[in-house]
Amino acid sequence: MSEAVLDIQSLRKTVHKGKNIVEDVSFKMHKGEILGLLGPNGAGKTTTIRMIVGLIKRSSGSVSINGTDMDEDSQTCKRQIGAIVENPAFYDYMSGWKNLQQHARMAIDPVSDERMQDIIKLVQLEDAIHDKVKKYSLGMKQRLGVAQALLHQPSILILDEPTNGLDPKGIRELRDYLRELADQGISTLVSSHLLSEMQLMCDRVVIMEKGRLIDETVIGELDQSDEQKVCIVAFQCRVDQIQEAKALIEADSEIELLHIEKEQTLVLKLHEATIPDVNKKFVEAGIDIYAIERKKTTLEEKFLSLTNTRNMTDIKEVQS
Ligand SMILES: Nc1ncnc2c1ncn2[C@@H]1O[C@H](COP(=O)(O)OP(=O)(O)OP(=O)(O)O)[C@@H](O)[C@H]1O
Repeated sequence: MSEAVLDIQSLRKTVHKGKNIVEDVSFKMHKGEILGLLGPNGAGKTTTIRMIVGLIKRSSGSVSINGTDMDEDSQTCKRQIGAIVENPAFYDYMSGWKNLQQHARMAIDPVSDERMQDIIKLVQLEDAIHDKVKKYSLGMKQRLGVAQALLHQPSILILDEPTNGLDPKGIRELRDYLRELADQGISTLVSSHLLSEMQLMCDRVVIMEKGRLIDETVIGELDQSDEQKVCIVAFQCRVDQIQEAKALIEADSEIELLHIEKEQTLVLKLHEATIPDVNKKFVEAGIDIYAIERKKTTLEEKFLSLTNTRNMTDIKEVQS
């Protein structure tokens, strides 16, 4: 694995009365990687990002960018970051091009027109770049914001909840240009509470809950099976037998009932090797099993299995 472009160690934010809203958060991001920071509302994603970009002070912990510690040389570090944390501000009465020019004038290093054209092309704003920003859709404004964040050629892009308010087309376009940036070696840290989006957009996801990191998942490895690995399996039985089936599973400490789907399917977390035994158990108890399906391990299921059923409400809330 290449050297980390972003290295976060033991980040903590303490607010009034000593409450930690972010605690012991450590993770790394590598060159050309799209890293997702995933968690339900209030998990501490924005606070973490605000500390990384220096919008708020860290209570403790360190942030290094390309091997440089933020506390030792914050100027150098910040020049390598392009970020959209709050909604970017634009002059609505000016064109996208003029807004970018205005922003470029404030950059430490000069930004050539050629560089601006390249970025505009990348975020697919060529056709509208000379229109007034007040005519832009939310997705177009967001793309202009990303273009603005990329003007000074950062190696890291940080986007807080970039899919908020975007329609499916906008989300797909965002995915496309983040991938193109990744191909050019730019790493992106993107936060979201949308599990399915993170699965499609990111190479790896770190999951936060209640201010802490609870897991790290490489997306490409989600579907890999492993005898020793816990997996999620759906057992479909008759609707009138679901309560008996549920009681049987609840009496077994080795199996965890995650939830019941469509009133007749038990979604269970168990070791793959025990699937035949569980099936036998049902048969011996006179419960007819109509289908057994090894479920694709989606990020949502992984999240569920990590945080147990107490998070069901959170997940339903964040998905609605
Ligand atoms: N200055 C503050 N003082 C006290 N509590 C705070 C402060 N800032 C944030 N919080 C609380 O810390 C928790 C984490 O907030 P944060 O905005 O970082 O979460 P988040 O994961 O980004 O959630 P969301 O998706 O809702 O923005 C929340 O419960 C929030 O209310």
